Amino acid sequence: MPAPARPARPVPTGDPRVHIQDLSVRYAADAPLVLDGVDLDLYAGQTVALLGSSGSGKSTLMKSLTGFAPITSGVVTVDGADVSALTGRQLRHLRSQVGQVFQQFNLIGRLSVLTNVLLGSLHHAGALNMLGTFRAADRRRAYELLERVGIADKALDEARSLSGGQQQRVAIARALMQRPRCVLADEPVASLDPRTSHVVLDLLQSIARDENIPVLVSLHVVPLALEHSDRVVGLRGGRIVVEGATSDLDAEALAPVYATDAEVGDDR
Ligand SMILES: Nc1ncnc2c1ncn2[C@@H]1O[C@H](COP(=O)(O)OP(=O)(O)OP(=O)(O)O)[C@@H](O)[C@H]1O
Repeated sequence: MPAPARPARPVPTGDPRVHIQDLSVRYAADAPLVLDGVDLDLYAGQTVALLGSSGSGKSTLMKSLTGFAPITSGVVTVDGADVSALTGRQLRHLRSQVGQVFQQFNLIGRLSVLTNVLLGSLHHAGALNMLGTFRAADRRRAYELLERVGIADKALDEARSLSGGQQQRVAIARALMQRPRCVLADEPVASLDPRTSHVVLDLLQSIARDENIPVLVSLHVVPLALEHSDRVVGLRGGRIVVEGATSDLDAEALAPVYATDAEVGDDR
């Protein structure tokens, strides 16, 4: 039976939260371009799935939003701030505004789930009170976020005692603790089983809507991208080769993302 048609989400209007224009990145002067003329806008409330073979530049694109990739040319702005112009405190401020979720969750296993979430508040000045403990308001918010991601009952458990899917939900709560202006999720379900992958991606998409922030999520599984995003961007060899509303795309339309050089006649 065919999957029920998804209702088309309205095309966002207004300024994008993240604006990428003609972005090129190379890691060394004599190295090839890893990103080559990438244009991409991310809008509040939207989940954008980033697809591409290994080495196509997905992580580099995400790193360029937080100043961790060497921008060779082009413009990247996050919330109006020009990333390549930022240094020191301004760059740390930008990083505090971008929530990040990783494949390996990056929790501190021996600390409680609640403390791991509270660590997200350390991105902001004044997170600790004079006794060096977290402020009561932040503790309340951390509990609320654990409720939001469905694991408040695990708040006092050691993070390492949780399953992979539960740990990823803690990582998402930790990212939200930053009150981020956008969320980057770099292969967040690569270590999870298929059912848990759906749960985590559903959560990310609902967070984009409810918190009204853009979520950029890189994935290796096309059906997951088609089911859990509003837009899909396909990178191949550092260039965007497919882009569109998810409701307009299918696996066939995304085939160029995974074509070999010989198939597309690319002799770079
Ligand atoms: N710090 C770095 N220094 C030099 N080259 C790098 C660095 N980071 C990435 N690269 C190179 O840039 C290219 C793109 O890597 P990137 O990690 O962005 O790809 P990806 O699409 O995220 O891959 P994967 O799906 O395997 O994670 C690769 O050729 C990689 O070797």
